[in-house]
Amino acid sequence: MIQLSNVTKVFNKGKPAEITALNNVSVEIKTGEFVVIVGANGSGKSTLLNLVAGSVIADEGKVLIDDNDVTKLADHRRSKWIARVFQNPLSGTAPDLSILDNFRLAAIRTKSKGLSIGINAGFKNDVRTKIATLGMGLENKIEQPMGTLSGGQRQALTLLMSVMDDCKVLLLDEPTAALDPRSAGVVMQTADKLVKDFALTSILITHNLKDAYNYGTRIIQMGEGQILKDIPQSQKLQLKQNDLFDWFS
Ligand SMILES: Nc1ncnc2c1ncn2[C@@H]1O[C@H](COP(=O)(O)OP(=O)(O)OP(=O)(O)O)[C@@H](O)[C@H]1O
Repeated sequence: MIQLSNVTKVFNKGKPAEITALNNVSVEIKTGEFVVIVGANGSGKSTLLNLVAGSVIADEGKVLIDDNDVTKLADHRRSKWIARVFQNPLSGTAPDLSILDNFRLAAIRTKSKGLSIGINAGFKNDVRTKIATLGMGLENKIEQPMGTLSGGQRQALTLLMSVMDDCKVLLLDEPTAALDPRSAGVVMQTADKLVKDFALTSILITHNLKDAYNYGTRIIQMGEGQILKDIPQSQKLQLKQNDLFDWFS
């Protein structure tokens, strides 16, 4: 569960460029919920995600993950719980390394115990099996450099790598913004599948209202650092896609 209680974040405090990115926001996201956040540019969506990830620290209020108070905890100290996928498909993987080596790196990064991880045949088979679940045929290309794959393929693998360990929370910051519509579709379906398979608590930020409509169990609209609308699953099912467009008109 993710809990934000009365969280405020002000950037450039006391300077002419002072901006209240989040203004006394409270929200509770239950374990296994998949929340989609929409909102105009500058409405505070990324700041909210950054507060959960720990790359931004709140000025006021509390942030809890599974009842652990992480309000002041640096991002690297909560990274074991949190997987994060960004807009740029190039940012999550090393292009010159093979797919397999990228998975080895991910395993080494997240498992504190073993540098031995990833050198045995079991690991290789495990990676192959996991990649096969994407249905993209990439399990036969695991010795190929990551840089030879398309943006959509890389983003799907980044997603898979990020949830391979014991993470509980998946943060998706416009993961399809840089992709063509077909690849974007594949990545969104992959994300949706992984969220369900691993029962992850997830937050997706998107400007794509079709994705906001089609994915997730709850939808939040932000505006000027506050939550304007918070639509639970039961009401989301009643929504029509045009209703979402009307929010922005
Ligand atoms: N590190 C920072 N330093 C100064 N101002 C910031 C910083 N991060 C965000 N802001 C400001 O805080 C406000 C909220 O930004 P945020 O990135 O959270 O919005 P957003 O809803 O994610 O926008 P977008 O849809 O454009 O990505 C904006 O006015 C932004 O310029």
